[in-house]
Amino acid sequence: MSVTQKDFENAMNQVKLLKKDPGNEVKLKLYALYKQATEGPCNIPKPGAFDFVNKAKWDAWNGLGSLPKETARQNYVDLVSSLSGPSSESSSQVKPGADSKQEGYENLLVTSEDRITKILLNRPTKKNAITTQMYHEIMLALKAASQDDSVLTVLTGSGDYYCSGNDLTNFTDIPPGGVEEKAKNSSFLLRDFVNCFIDFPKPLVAVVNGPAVGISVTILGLFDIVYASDRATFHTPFSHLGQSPEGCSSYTFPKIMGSSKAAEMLIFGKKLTAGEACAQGLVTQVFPDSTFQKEVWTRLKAYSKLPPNAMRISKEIIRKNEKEKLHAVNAEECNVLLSRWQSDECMNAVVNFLSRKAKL
Ligand SMILES: CCCCCC/C=C/C(=O)SCCNC(=O)CCNC(=O)[C@H](O)C(C)(C)COP(=O)(O)OP(=O)(O)OC[C@H]1O[C@@H](n2cnc3c(N)ncnc32)[C@H](O)[C@@H]1OP(=O)(O)O
Repeated sequence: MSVTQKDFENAMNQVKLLKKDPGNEVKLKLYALYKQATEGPCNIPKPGAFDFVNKAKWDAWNGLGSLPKETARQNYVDLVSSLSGPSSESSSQVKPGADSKQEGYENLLVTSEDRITKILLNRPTKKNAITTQMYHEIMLALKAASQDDSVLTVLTGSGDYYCSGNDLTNFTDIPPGGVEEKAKNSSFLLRDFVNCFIDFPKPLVAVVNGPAVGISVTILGLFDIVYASDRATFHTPFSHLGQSPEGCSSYTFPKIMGSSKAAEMLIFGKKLTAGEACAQGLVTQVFPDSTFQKEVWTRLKAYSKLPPNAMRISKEIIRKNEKEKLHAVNAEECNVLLSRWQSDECMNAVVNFLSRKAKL
């Protein structure tokens, strides 16, 4: 029996709800079948050899030759149904509660000790670059930390880096709706992610154990305290990547360090040392790397003994007047990025990184 348009649309929706990433090969197949089912045989020019992502997509679609639209639609539905288990659910849901805190983190290590919840970015071989899944995991961990019985929450990194920012391979994971749909999804995800930091109710501390890049730097303006090792650096190379500031940094950075210092970081991508970041107010205090962990954790354990309600209420009153503004700034930054991510400047920068032609 042939599938209906409704079956096809249901399958498209199901793809968005897949719990597990099906991998690039399957995603290319889905893309090709979707294009064939909706537009027929490949009808666009072959992309250049260095345009890896579009070239892979073109190859997949072109490889379907003159497969009839109906067959492509059927194959698409069959493929999606083979991927979806009965318990598929939206991976964008943030599930609160203590139980979820103990499970389901692939690239985070979340622990609670001495009334401090520590969220450790645990992908050291990739310099703790944040994958799409990690954005969801961090949101989940923050939600759980806001409800557990800890009084302080710490974000830190494992290995030599604090975090190298957004995982640039996130941009290669193109859904059937193409680059525009990818940009929209990313923009929603980024907005939700940053909102979790804006709204986080307990004192939030960044323990910056090494270099920090991109979004891991910009959201520091939303933390209450930032302790850094003297090995740390702070780098927001948005222009190099054809992108624009996020994490509310277009508002918090000029406020923290003045507009010209903020411009040097956010427009020209000037990398700051930990000492410079401290002098400019982005970092609270710098510690020698050799004693960093010991000094910072001793300090945090002492703070964690302070009355929790007083700390929470003090944070609330410090941040209250800014919240609405921060949400508006976040929404606007995400909106600007929506078009940046579809620009040639951004796509070329990502392809250059992935083809090992460019590093920061
Ligand atoms: C939902 C979407 C929201 C998007 C929000 C917008 C966010 C924007 C940003 O965060 S912009 C910043 C993006 N980050 C970068 O551009 C950094 C890219 N990485 C580098 O330039 C370098 O890797 C480095 C300077 C961080 C470290 O250099 P080096 O010490 O020489 O190490 P390697 O390059 O060999 O790195 C080891 C390993 O990690 C992989 N890797 C590192 N960073 C990233 C990254 N950001 N994305 C993907 N992969 C990364 C690197 O490729 C190596 O992998 P390999 O061993 O080759 O498999």
